[in-house]
Amino acid sequence: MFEARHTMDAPTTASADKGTSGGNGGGGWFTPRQEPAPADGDQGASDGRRLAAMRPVGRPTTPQDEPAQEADRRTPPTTPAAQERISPSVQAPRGAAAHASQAPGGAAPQTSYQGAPYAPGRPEPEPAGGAAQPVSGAPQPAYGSPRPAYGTPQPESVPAPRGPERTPSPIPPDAVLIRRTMAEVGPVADKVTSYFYALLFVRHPELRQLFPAAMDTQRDRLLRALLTAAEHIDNTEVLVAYLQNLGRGHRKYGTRPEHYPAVGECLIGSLSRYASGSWDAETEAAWVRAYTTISQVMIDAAAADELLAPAWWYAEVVSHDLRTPDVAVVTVRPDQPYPFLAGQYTSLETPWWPRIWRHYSFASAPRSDGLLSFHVKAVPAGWVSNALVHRARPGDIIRLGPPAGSMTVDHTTDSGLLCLGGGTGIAPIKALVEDVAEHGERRPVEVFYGARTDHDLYDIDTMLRLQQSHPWLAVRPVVDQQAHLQLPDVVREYGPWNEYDAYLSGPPGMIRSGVDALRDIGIPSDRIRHDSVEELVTAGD
Ligand SMILES: NC(=O)C1=CN([C@@H]2O[C@H](COP(=O)(O)OP(=O)(O)OC[C@H]3O[C@@H](n4cnc5c(N)ncnc54)[C@H](O)[C@@H]3O)[C@@H](O)[C@H]2O)C=CC1
Repeated sequence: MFEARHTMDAPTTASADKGTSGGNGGGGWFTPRQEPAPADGDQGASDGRRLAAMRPVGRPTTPQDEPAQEADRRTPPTTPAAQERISPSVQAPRGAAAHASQAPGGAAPQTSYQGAPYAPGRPEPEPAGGAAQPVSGAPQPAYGSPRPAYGTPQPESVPAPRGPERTPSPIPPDAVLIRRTMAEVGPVADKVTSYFYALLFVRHPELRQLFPAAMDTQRDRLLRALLTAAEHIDNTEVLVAYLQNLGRGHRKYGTRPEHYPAVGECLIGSLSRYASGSWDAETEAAWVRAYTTISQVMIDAAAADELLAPAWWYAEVVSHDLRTPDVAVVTVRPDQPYPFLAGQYTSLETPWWPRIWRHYSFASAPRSDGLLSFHVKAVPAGWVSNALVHRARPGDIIRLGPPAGSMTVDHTTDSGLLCLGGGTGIAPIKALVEDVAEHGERRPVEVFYGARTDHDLYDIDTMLRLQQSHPWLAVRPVVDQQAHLQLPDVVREYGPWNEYDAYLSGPPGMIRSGVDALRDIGIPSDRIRHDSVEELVTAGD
């Protein structure tokens, strides 16, 4: 159960050198707070023009682009300088110009499918993003590389130094400017978030329906995702994979390319307001470039995915097994084949909380009958988890997003697997064990299964049965005895682990301390896998 992962929908799976920092230090992106909507005409009001040019590259303007144009009309550039800033990006080449869409958590027009008849042959979802967006097979733009855009003085326009004593000051790379903004807004992250969504919904009320009715724990997912991406703008490898996942994951919300300019406009509006101490034309240009790149990768990934997979799957609950008063094993049958890999997770929406999606790891390797299982623990104030544990019954219909995550087994090696599963984090570990078994490999697999009490080892019988069937598997339950003995500590007492790849799944604290412990005992970071801690941080629901 992966309830807690939160933020963008596309939690990344990380090797240990990524994703354990738990955020950017800004503190509070996940902390909901209600702020009054901003007064219109505020500083942010000029942002429409800044992002005016943010339109899907290579895509002709269509009536669907109207909302963005509307914003532009409402806030025309007031100065020649502003005019000038806009024009370059209008004509900028692919990758340099603007915008793409993001689409927030909107949800597909699903009103209420609760109680709807199970319909295996349901119509395909309306194509997201419009067919006009070509699928890009082209290389991704070079992140962080200088490119012409809006507001940024081009190298040729930088005045030459006049005397020998003057050295030309280098144009700061975008990443530096972006991180400077992030550092400034970090302490007021809540305000940035509130202002961003207020701007978005005031200026683009048509986008409100893409988000859940209650925007508390979920409301900053979009912004958080964008800021995370921007912060890593100079880390192409991580960023592209992350954004492609994010773009694919946003199809289920009903995100369309034409939504991206609106989001970009409000992003800049909010950042410029709360980073006013360091905000200048160069900074704005850096953000525009970053957002342009981010959104284009997302749009391209969504368009490519549209050719391959539905935006979401319906799935019928076929069994519901309450293992403890608050943990259930929920098994569902998707309405069409659902390809995934053991160790991955999906996003899940219940009919009781429309447009609220939570992440859950698959608790089994792919099965021949196509069924999928999840281990769900009802957490306090957890809407989705409580609904799944206490309300869901066979016959209920849920929706699933696409599979994600790379905490999967590398079948090209015969390294052992060292697995730490804490609480419901045992679910994907069980899937990994089944995967190894199905591949007929006899590589050693050592599972440490942690729980607070004996009673919380709700899946120990299954794990011990697997151990009986597979001589290469060892399962060690670890009950932490009021925190005297925590799961990661126990692993140190075994080993050596130098021939093992490590997999961690469980609460964020366990993953953090587990990664530390494993590094301490000499396992290199690139052999330690876990889902993004950032995604796990908020045990929302
Ligand atoms: N792919 C993944 O990483 C998955 C993660 N999860 C997450 O796992 C969590 C499970 O929650 P519960 O069952 O309530 O777990 P829990 O809070 O009962 O803890 C489970 C185990 O982790 C250990 N642990 C917890 N915090 C620790 C810390 N700071 N340092 C060291 N060890 C620690 C406990 O001692 C216990 O052995 C949820 O947050 C869920 O989102 C669930 C499924 C998959």
